[in-house]
Amino acid sequence: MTGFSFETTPRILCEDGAALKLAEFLNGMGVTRPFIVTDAGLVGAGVVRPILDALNAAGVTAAVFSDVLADPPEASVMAAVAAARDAGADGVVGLGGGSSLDTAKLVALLAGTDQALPDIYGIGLARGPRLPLVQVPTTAGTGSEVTNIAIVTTPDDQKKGVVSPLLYPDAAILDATLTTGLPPRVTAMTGVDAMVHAIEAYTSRHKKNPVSDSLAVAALKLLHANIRRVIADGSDLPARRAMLQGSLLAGMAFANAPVAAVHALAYPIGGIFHAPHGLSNALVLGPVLRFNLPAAGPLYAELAAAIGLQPDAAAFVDEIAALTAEMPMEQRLSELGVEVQHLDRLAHDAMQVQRLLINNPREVTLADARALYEEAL
Ligand SMILES: NC(=O)c1ccc[n+]([C@@H]2O[C@H](COP(=O)([O-])OP(=O)(O)OC[C@H]3O[C@@H](n4cnc5c(N)ncnc54)[C@H](O)[C@@H]3O)[C@@H](O)[C@H]2O)c1
Ligand SMILES: [Fe+2]
Repeated sequence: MTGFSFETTPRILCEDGAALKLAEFLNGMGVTRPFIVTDAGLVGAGVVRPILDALNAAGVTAAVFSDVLADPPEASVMAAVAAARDAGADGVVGLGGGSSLDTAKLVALLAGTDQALPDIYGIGLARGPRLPLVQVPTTAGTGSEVTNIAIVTTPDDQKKGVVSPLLYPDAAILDATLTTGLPPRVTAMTGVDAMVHAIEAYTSRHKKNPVSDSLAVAALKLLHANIRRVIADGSDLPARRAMLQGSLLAGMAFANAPVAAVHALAYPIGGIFHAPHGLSNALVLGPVLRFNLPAAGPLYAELAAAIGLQPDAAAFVDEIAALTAEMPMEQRLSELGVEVQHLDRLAHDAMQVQRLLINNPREVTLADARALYEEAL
């Protein structure tokens, strides 16, 4: 690396109760007809109502789209875009996990243009303009509030990414009080996803840089020190705060130093077997870390030291595998219905995700990918 660039969301407010200040943000951005993108789970959990009440009290009337689907399918994203157009939205708020935030990004991008979603998969193809966009994450998490990516499930069960600088939101509001009701299973899956963002950013082959490295290390420290605490007691607000900040820092890191083989192998599991994103990552994490050891040893040793272990690569891999094994979620691909006969398709689909595989510290061949899935079976 001889030089680097770094981009992130320009404005971040991290404070308990901050979501109730949404109206101030929207007013400051000149948004008068906000369109809130969320899902039914968030409405049911009572996360949305207080925010709408605070907006109403401030004289802001928002349209709400609460039909976001997990790992958003194209049709669900386009339904949200149509609803935003119908509502005459002049700004978009994503409120929820990565599925809601990613849908909100694409609504803000597509509501005002005639570009079709399938035409903008890949890097740098979106034209814009996009509507003003504020993101309020409720999982910790994808870090989508500070990334330039939105992930969609295509009709043929692939997970494809829209990558564009236009997708960096204008502002992110982090309010840990929104996350205390997140169930243990979702807490575990999303927390492991955030840890993977930090690890893969730190070992990213081409674009890792001093800023992304600092963020990845700080993220991993926070996430590793607090993930067991939030599983043990979801109402532990300091630990929830630390997880949300860890997820933010990991997102900032991997937006600039992209993720690699764990994510490339996870996407087909999510696409074909509809496993949640964090779980898909967790199931292949141990095998991929062990596979990467010969190439990433010194970096894993640095990460071991960062989380308080001896600076030893194998110790790092063992600790991450042990931590994942403690999480309240499935531990083997076979528990999702994956069988030996599916491994060729999974490996084939993973090889399509070259956008990410090129960042892996060790080259992954088709045979390697199949062997990694087999190890995770
Ligand atoms: N854009 C990016 O940078 C990026 C990065 C990683 C993953 N992703 C994508 O993000 C999506 C996954 O997002 P996710 O893992 O955050 O899950 P999610 O958004 O799919 O949410 C999972 C479930 O948790 C519930 N939930 C969320 N917050 C809650 C809360 N505070 N209280 C109670 N329930 C709550 C939701 O209702 C939902 O049922 C995938 O599509 C993945 O590909 C995007
Ligand atoms: Fe991820």
